[in-house]
Amino acid sequence: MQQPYTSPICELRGVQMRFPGPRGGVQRVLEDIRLDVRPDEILCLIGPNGSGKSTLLRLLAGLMPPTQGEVRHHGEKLDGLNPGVAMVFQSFALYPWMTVEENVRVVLRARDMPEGEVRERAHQAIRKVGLEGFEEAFPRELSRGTKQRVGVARALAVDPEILVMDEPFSQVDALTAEALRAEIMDIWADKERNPSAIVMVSQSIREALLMADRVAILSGSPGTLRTVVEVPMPRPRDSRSPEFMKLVDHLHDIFTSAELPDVQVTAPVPSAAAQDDQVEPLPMAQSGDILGLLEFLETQGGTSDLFQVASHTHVPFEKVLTTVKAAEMLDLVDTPKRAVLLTPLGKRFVNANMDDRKDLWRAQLLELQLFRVVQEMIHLEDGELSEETLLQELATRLPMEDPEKTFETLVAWGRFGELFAYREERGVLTPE
Ligand SMILES: Nc1ncnc2c1ncn2[C@@H]1O[C@H](COP(=O)(O)OP(=O)(O)OP(=O)(O)O)[C@@H](O)[C@H]1O
Repeated sequence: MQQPYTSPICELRGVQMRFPGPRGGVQRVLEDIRLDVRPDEILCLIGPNGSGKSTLLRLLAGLMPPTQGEVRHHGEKLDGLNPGVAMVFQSFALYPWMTVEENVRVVLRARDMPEGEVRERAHQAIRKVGLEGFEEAFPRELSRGTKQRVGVARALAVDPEILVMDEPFSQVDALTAEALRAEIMDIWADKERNPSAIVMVSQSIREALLMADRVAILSGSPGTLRTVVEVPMPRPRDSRSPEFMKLVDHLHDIFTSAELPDVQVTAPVPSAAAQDDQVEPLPMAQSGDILGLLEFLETQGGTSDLFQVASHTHVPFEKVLTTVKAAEMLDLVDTPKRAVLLTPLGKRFVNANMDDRKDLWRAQLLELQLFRVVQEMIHLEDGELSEETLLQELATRLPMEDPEKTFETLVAWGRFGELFAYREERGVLTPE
């Protein structure tokens, strides 16, 4: 339920984050983020891979300062760790050589608490997350769900105003995730006690809508805050209710219109010479996943929508998005609104035998400037283009991308289309 607005616990103002990029460049990760964390709210961040969600959490926790802009805690600019925040990590981040209880106590001792208080608080936190009886166990003896309970207990033990969680349920099975989600919401719902707010990254729109009062949607790379959607439904929420489904649709529309804008697919290009030199980044999708997507669409009469693809194929939404982007780049699918449909070429492709598929694939690769550049480079290097030279070219032409990842995708797509071969033992690309 939306709360009457009071002054925020934390504010991010004009926050920008840049990291040293691969090969000497600069990687712009977050741009001009303005976001508040309000008392008594659950705020979920969603966005594509690499849009800077985890970075935003780390900035909020004060684990590093932003390159520009400010993070404020009760109006004061942060200088170092945020005293109001405790974090739960996706990978649990437990000390393997310590028992459950020691894992919780260690963070309290780091705050210079008297030993009696350390014991008391650790005990309370362990009880809160249902870990009584596990105090003496070591992380290796615990299931993933139980490990994450320790992660939560450790964060709660310091009595944070804001509990920050980075995809906390992504490593645990669905049923355990459901239970943990409910327990954390119960703990948060006790208005007499901290945490007052929860800020979490989620990969799932459903999860965000089950939990959040507000969902902040980040887009692209560098990550910018696309919009913040209020979720006015009372709790507990029923994910099958029409109201819930409508909001799921709404969020998907926002998310996909940012990631898959409805732009006209460019017409085939007459010749390489007539093109400008711009190369497009490659979505990091495997050719096998693209084939899988096309085959799935064919079974659905040539059309489906993004969530159906994700839920029928049990592939995470973000991965589906990347695969669809790649297939769209190759003109094999089109994405009007949230739908994904096979183009006439996509239909021909999926119904062709393997040799014809490879021919069509190769022809589509050659519509992309990046592959024409690589082919030209192989030619200029007398049929042997070294990996090193190509990586340098990729770093120059695509300074925002990881050249090694682009190289891997490029080689995999090129191999599948038999456009060129990669001789791993010598680290060179040669004509097929
Ligand atoms: N300490 C760092 N040094 C250099 N680059 C970094 C650092 N931390 C993050 N990055 C880069 O910043 C970009 C955004 O990373 P981040 O983990 O914040 O994104 P994300 O949206 O959480 O992604 P995912 O959903 O894949 O976890 C990535 O390209 C990552 O490689």
